[in-house]
Amino acid sequence: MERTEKRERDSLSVYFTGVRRSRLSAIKLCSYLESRGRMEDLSFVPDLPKGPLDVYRNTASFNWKRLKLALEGDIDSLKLKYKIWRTLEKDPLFAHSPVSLPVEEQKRITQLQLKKINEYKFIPKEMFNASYSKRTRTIMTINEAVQSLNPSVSVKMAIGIYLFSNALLSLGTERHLKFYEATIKTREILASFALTEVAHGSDARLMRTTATYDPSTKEFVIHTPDFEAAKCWVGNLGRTCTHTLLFAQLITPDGTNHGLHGFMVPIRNPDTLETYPGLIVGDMGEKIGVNGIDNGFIMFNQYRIPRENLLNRTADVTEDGTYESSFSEPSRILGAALENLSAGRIGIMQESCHSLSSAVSIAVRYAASRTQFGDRQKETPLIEYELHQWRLFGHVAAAVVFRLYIESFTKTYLEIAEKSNAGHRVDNLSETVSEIHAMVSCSKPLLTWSVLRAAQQCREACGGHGYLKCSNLGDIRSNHEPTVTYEGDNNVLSQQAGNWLLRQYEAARGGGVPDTPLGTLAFLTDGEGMNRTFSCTSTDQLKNPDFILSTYKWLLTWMLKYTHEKNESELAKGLTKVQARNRSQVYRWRTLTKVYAEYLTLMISVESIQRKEPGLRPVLMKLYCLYGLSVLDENLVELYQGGFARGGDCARLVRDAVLELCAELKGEMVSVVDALAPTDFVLNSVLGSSDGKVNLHYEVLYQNLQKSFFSQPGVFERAPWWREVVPSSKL
Ligand SMILES: Cc1cc2nc3c(=O)[nH]c(=O)nc-3n(C[C@H](O)[C@H](O)[C@H](O)COP(=O)(O)OP(=O)(O)OC[C@H]3O[C@@H](n4cnc5c(N)ncnc54)[C@H](O)[C@@H]3O)c2cc1C
Repeated sequence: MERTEKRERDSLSVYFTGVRRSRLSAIKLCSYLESRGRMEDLSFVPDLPKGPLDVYRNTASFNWKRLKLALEGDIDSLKLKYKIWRTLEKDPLFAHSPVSLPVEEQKRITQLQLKKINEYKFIPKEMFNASYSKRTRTIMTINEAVQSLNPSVSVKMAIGIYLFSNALLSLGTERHLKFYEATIKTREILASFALTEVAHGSDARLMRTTATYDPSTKEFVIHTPDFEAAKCWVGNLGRTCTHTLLFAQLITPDGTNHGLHGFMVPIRNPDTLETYPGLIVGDMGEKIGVNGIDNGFIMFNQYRIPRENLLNRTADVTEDGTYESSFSEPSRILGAALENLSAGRIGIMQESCHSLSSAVSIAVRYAASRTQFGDRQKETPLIEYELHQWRLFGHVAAAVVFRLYIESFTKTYLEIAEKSNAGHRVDNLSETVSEIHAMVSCSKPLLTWSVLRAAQQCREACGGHGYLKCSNLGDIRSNHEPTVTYEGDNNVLSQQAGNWLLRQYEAARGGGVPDTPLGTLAFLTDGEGMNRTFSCTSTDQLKNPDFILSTYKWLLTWMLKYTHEKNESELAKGLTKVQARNRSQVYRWRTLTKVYAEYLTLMISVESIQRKEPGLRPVLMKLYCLYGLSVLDENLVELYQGGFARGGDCARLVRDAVLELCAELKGEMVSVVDALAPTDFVLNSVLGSSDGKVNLHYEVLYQNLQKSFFSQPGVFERAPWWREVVPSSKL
């Protein structure tokens, strides 16, 4: 054994003889270690084609495949994604259409694609018996892989299969297990999730669909009093779902309303897709994006379902109509709540990271191959312009930092959910649930809004060609857009996170200890917060995680104080809690929750970077600092307003550091996006393919773009309606 290791060391030193300890040696070292079985074999990730992007690929200091693995966090997930992408690329059903298909056709194809994905059985059989966290992680990986290709299919799958089956496990009991099997294993059930009503979305308490228990038939009678109470926006309901998870006010025979409860409600005959009598179901029509999803509305007319269809883990109604609440097992109940509230939103954040990765990959590859201005013989690539770097690189840095954050956070979340679902003791479970809820409620807004802004910037950075459908930037942006609204409108969710933050601030301010088992606000009691002012004199002092994190602790503490003071002053005027909160939103509460989300992202991603292999840490740290300083730049007003900074130094040094980092990262960026990007088939962009042939300077100038122009249906034809528009006298 010792001898083998010595041989390895010797061969390594031979390897290094005569080779400069340079960028290239680091990259070759990775290939060498891979070939000796010392590192994971990444040959399943195809090499990139040679082309114009090589100019910038050759300047990278790291191996892009290693970075790809580091961002994925685990080789099995990466392998699964490539398996899915390779399989679907070979299947003509998943071929991309060069033109937007009619809405109904998009729905048909999306449903057929889902059926085909079910048949491919990407979830290995043994996974059904694996631990909750392993199983859920696999499901999330499949969802991410499919989302990069067709977001409508992944939304359909996420709502129709995963959200529903998770809800059956966490809200239902043994009697619902057969439905769980039929959803996740045999895929006979395709579900939907019906909460939103025409007149009430964010405020779920006032929803008016009722489920009244009738002891004479042992059934619940579901009823929609009027159109305002029709359930709407329900994904999969318009055309396809067989069941819905309905939230309705549960009313017992004595007339008592026990509030919103979940019910499993059959909607269509699975063999004919005909809706059952007693239901008015319709499709909502064309939307701005995700048109493969059949969002629908529904009205119930005294529609009866068996008593057993109540998801009864937390509360039940006996056969004779007595309401019973089973709060004897609070840890299970809270665990269920944790999962239901958070898992879907974590899924949205994972999907958002993938949309961002695709958008920045297209824009950076384009920037590296598109030239404008300069000498006729040697025009300048866009990526060389400082303005272009500043517009794009912060978003690339965000894509990397978000991936690291969400990957780590998902792991923590799944571990806690697994323990609590299995009935194991979780210390401070209720406090942990509240902290996770606050983290998710402000992170989902930060990520989804950031990705929306980035997608727009990437589109603009590709100029006119970015506006072509075949750039894929328009579809990425439009399909991502509703994430800021669904599963909790971003502004409303942020308010919930703010409630928790202010409660912890009040505890710390009164000399107590905040409830922060995950440690996200631990600094409130260790005195790190407010006792600092800006004193740096060089950008090097800023390009450092310690500076960024400690500044964020200051900023967060000050935002808590600033928001709390405003809220208290409104209460002192005699306003109710709700009124005071509403008067403290703008510039305070909302900024506070954004700053908290940025802090979480930075705090958790830096820990993740420290665990990555040494060869990747320098570039990851630069990306981290670029993200951290870019978001600090957005908070300069508060840093000055609160007295952390005075004079011009802070603003000047933050911005100088951002620009320096952009310049330092220029040679790395193409390889960073190679690590972020899915395969060319999945990326589906004429501007962003890995061969860089949007702009080959010589014989194949704009080859991919030309192919796209020339292959549009009817591209060279006279308009079929030409007769209608030419002067009739000439005909
Ligand atoms: C593509 C898509 C898919 C969807 N899928 C589903 C689904 O499958 N199932 C389902 O049940 N629902 C679904 N929804 C509905 C979605 O969950 C709701 O749209 C969302 O919860 C917001 O509710 P709302 O539309 O009624 O907006 P409202 O609650 O009316 O909010 C409108 C605006 O007012 C603001 N606002 C509201 N209250 C406050 C306040 N107190 N203070 C300040 N501002 C406030 C909000 O921020 C928002 O900007 C979907 C929506 C979309 C767009």
